[in-house]
Amino acid sequence: MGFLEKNINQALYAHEKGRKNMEYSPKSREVGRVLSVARGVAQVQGLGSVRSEELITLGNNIPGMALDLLPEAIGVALLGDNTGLKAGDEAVPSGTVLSVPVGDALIGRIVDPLGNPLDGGPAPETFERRTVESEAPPILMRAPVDMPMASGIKVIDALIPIGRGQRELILGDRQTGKTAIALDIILNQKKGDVVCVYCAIGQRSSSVARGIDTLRNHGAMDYTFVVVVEGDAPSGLQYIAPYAATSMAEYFMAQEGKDVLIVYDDLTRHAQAYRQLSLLMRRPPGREAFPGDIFYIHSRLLERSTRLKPEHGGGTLTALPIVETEAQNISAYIPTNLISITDGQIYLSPVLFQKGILPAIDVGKSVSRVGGRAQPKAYGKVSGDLRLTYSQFQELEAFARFGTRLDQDTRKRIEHGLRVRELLKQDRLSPLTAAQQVVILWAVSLGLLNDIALERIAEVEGYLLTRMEESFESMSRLAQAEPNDEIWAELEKVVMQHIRNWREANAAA
Ligand SMILES: Nc1ncnc2c1ncn2[C@@H]1O[C@H](COP(=O)(O)OP(=O)(O)OP(=O)(O)O)[C@@H](O)[C@H]1O
Repeated sequence: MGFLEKNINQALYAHEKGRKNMEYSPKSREVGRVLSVARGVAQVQGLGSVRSEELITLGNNIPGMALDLLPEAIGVALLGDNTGLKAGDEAVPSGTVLSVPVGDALIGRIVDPLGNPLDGGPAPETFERRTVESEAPPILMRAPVDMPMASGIKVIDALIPIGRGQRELILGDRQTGKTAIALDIILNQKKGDVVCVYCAIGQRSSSVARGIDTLRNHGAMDYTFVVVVEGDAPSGLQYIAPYAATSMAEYFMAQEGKDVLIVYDDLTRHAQAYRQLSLLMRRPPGREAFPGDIFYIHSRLLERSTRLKPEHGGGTLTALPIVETEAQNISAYIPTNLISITDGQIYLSPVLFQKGILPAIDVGKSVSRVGGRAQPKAYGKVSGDLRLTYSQFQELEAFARFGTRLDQDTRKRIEHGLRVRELLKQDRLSPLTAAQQVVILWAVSLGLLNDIALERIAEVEGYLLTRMEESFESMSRLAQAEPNDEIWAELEKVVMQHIRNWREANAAA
């Protein structure tokens, strides 16, 4: 036998042996056909065993999610560009539900709801995936909210405090500063240990770019990542965006004692995307043409934010959903739904905005239902009366506008209220620590600023803060444990002295 012949025989023998070892088992694969395609939705026939929210690949690798399971056809929300997809194309179910990549590598990145990078960088190096939809933690795993999520904004921290694990709605007409507040709260976490997620849904690209610039320029991308889906993206992608961002956030919350803050900007656009999907799938429209389950889609999203008990890791997920109102109508369908789901709301008034009272927070219509317990003790002394005084002042001010003759006491209260309002004004990107806020608010609540001209209040505030930082060593103690009477007495003495000094210096000038 020649050398070549021997080799061929050996190869044939090996092939025959391998073939015998191989087991062939027939497997069936279900393949459906696209019936019709319309603006981000496809109807698919022939997929009898698909489950709700199963990932389906259509035509030329376009991902979709099964939303409507009807006997005659399946309604699929498309998660990619549907150009080229046509009736008759194949639809292949994946057997799994939609999931997104999660991991530490997300921090600092800008991604779409499927985790694809949008910042020009490589795909984030993640080693884990989490399903987009997941069960909210059960009640027995949840602990009460009692740690503050400092916003750095005086009017919020003093009068509408937010706690870690809370859901606080930010609502108001367009261009009233909703996004500005959310971004300021993210920026205020700079020195802390909170991971922040900004989820922009259906916003204009220019405003998203501005928001990202703000985060970048102030060093917030070191602890933040952004999930973006633009207004012209398929409705399905807009619909899954907040759930996907929450899954990415939950990865961090699951770590021992980690605090996470998520902003959904905004859920009005999210509801509109879902309405579009539902109408295209011919679901019966209800109030304002929204489908019947519109409340459920937002409640199951926001229920995922919580504070976990220490035995379950002790992590927290604080949610700041944003919703836009039209013509100050907070009793419209989506705003009322969200007000009833969340633990409070921050209402921004266009009237205050036009008057230049910024942030334009209407204290009377804003509330924090659980944050009070999380508020640092030092605020107790100052913010208790402040809300009442301020609300009374607003009523008196409305009366005074009719030209009513006012008695001495009423006039005094109005003057005091005007100074409180002046002091609650705050520029963007200028957060204050809890101790700084307490000093300022305490000075105004004692009436120490009542004889200072309104237009000079901001100047006195700046002066007082600079001097206090230099001279008052209890400043840092103020924000921590409950300050004792001795500290308050010392504070009063020092504050009064500084205000006297300011007056003397200005009288001399
Ligand atoms: N405290 C503030 N001080 C000064 N300017 C502010 C303040 N808050 C908001 N603004 C300005 O008001 C404008 C509107 O703010 P922003 O975009 O946050 O409003 P919005 O309600 O989120 O708007 P949209 O309806 O477009 O989402 C911006 O130009 C912002 O810089």
